[in-house]
Amino acid sequence: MTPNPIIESNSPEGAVYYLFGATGDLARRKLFPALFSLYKEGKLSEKFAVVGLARRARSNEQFRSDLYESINEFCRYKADDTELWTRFAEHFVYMSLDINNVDGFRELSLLSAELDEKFDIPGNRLFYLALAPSLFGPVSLNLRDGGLLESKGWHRLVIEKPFGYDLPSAQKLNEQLGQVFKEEEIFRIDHYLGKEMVQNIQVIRFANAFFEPLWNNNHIANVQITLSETVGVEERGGYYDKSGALRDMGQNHMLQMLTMIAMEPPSRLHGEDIRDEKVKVLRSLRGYKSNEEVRSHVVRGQYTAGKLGNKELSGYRQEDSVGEESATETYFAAKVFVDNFRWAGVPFYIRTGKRLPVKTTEVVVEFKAMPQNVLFAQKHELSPNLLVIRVNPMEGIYIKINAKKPGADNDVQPVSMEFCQSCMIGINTPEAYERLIHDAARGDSTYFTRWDEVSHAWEFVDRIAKGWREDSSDLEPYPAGSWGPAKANELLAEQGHHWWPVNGQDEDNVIWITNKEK
Ligand SMILES: NC(=O)C1=CN([C@@H]2O[C@H](COP(=O)(O)OP(=O)(O)OC[C@H]3O[C@@H](n4cnc5c(N)ncnc54)[C@H](OP(=O)(O)O)[C@@H]3O)[C@@H](O)[C@H]2O)C=CC1
Ligand SMILES: O=C1O[C@H](COP(=O)(O)O)[C@@H](O)[C@H](O)[C@H]1O
Repeated sequence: MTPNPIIESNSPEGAVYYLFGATGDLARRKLFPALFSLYKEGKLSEKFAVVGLARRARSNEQFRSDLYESINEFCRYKADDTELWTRFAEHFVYMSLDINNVDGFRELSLLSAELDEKFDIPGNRLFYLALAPSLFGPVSLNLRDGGLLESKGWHRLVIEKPFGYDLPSAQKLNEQLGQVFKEEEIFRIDHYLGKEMVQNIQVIRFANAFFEPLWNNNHIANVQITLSETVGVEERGGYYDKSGALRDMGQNHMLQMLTMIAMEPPSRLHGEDIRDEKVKVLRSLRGYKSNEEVRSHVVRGQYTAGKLGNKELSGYRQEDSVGEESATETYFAAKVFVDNFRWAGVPFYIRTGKRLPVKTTEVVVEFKAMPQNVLFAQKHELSPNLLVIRVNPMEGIYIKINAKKPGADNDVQPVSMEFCQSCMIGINTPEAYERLIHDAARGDSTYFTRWDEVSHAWEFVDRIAKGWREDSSDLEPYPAGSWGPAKANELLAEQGHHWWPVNGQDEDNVIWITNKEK
């Protein structure tokens, strides 16, 4: 084996990576490319092997050819260096395995011993479950019964979302996993936590003297978190129709982002301390007490036929594997309160949806107005200061401030000061999955969700789901390509707020109710 010349000193210890679901969509679009980027950047030692696992038959050569195609289609690096590619591909093998068949796991155990020997791996095992959630429990039991946990190194389980469907099912799953793995061995993926700009929230907050002193209800009027997507449900209608936007994006990515914005500074930047602080935020979320409260704080919608650019789009109920009468929400917006000293009275507005006009993830922090508009009171209403954190697809931050309009007589105009990370030449931001796989392999669980975070998030979401289950008459249709139900604007208008435009969009393209209109 030729060594990789640029192995980093913080590369993880050697391990066998077991990729369950190796013929699936996630492996192809995200996991193979992430492994290649890590290898190319010297973040994997040569002491590793990847076993691709799924039911269908594949030779090692076919598997490596799938790998090659996936990298060239989805990776931020291409496999154009033949020597590097050959070296990388040597580490990959495929085994056909039905996860319900424990004998297959025994065979896998024997294969693992051979791989340990071949790649000088000290018995470390990382099991990545890119599988349907119903298979998470059975896999972990068979890993134990098939002898996979008997090797002398560490054993870690990386588990994809969704972690349960509600709190009781998540508890059950957690108990199943707990029969085999300790909490510190379980790495629950929330890929938003692997995004560069989500991680940057902590740096922006805790490394800048001019944000943290203002980061509270004395100075912040509201916070808006938008995760908008242009895609519909694509081929995932079967899964999505049972899940909906609240469970698919709300319970995990949105609440996780909210915790990053709202958490107290941890005493040390240590994984457990950060997660402790995030849990405190989740515990402080004000639960909706009645169906009426759900209704007045949460808006849900479902896309109908519409147009995005020049493209005619069908409605959600016409998508593959979606019921004609489906009442599943493809959009939701909510007004959320964090009942603690720092955030008392500050609304966090969160929204997500499919078939919206742009793909973007953004956080807008709107600051309160000046106590008095001394200079310009007669002529202008001052625009509030904003801090905008752009997570995706543009990455960066900008601050909106008021400044004098050049040449004009005491005229004020809002201007922005911008740091655009994704515009900088030479920055090739790592994909979320690269960071997360690397962290799991190093045993760093900071950006994975701990059980108590997951369970508190379900508690909050289950209350909304209950309200919806008991009365579905508030499901609002919205045309594909629009910003969702107009009712979502009312959530903010009640307090004199409005959604700020995202992704640098023209204000004209955005449906909102401004203070003046109100
Ligand atoms: N795709 C995505 O963008 C995202 C996916 N996820 C999550 O990742 C997980 C995987 O999703 P995705 O890749 O899209 O799913 P796919 O349906 O594309 O892939 C499922 C994989 O599981 C394998 N599989 C199914 N049944 C068995 C079985 N009995 N034994 C062994 N292997 C089996 C399939 O292979 P075979 O048929 O050959 O057995 C296939 O490789 C899910 O939990 C999903 O929620 C999370 C975020 C995003
Ligand atoms: O987890 C999920 O996330 C994607 C959106 O992820 P992004 O990184 O592209 O913003 C979403 O499309 C999918 O429905 C959901 O399961």
